[in-house]
Amino acid sequence: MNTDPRESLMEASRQFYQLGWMAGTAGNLSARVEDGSFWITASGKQKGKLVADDFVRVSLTGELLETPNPENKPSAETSIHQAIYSCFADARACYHVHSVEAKLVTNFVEGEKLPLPPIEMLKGLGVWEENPQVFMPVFHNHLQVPKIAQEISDRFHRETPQVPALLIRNHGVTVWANSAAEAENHVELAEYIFRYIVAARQVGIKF
Ligand SMILES: CSC[C@@H](O)[C@@H](O)C(=O)COP(=O)(O)O
Ligand SMILES: [Zn+2]
Repeated sequence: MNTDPRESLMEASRQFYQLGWMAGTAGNLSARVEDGSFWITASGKQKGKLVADDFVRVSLTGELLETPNPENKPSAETSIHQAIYSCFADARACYHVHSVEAKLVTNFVEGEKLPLPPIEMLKGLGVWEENPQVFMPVFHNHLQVPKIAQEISDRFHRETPQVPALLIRNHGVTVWANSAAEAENHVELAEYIFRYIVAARQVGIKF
């Protein structure tokens, strides 16, 4: 495991910013280190130009352990990263981005899950079935972020999600993986699937 994952996080953030998925200060990225704590983007930093000082290291219980800049505050959505790492012991990185398509697709369903198209790209999210019936969990975008985190934790303890990704309504996607490289891959795959869903709806394809 990488001892200091900030270089990978900065690189991913630049890439996501360029793709329009982390416009302005939107989104947050984290990755764990050996002791179980994690580096996460500090709140309110411009995601197109992160530097190593724009992070903080927090414990799994949310305690601030290290900050290169005393003015840094942990991401406002740190509790969601804590929930993911607590639910999935193997998760080493957790990435959250705000694309237009991730917000749009949450308006296509009223319930707690979004049906995904049975496309080849699902294999990249760990689904190896023919004509799979797969759903991505959708959560309400409570103003109080810890409430979203609690609902994520409660639901995932009851039911393991089929894919390592979740949507927050009209907000964005959060993915997790056992490495920073794989988390980057998961974001790209999830976003591809959202673009497919929007395009399929435009041409009247149902799945
Ligand atoms: C553009 S504001 C978006 C924030 O409210 C939040 O959803 C977000 O993703 C970034 O918050 P941050 O505290 O910088 O990690
Ligand atoms: Zn967000």
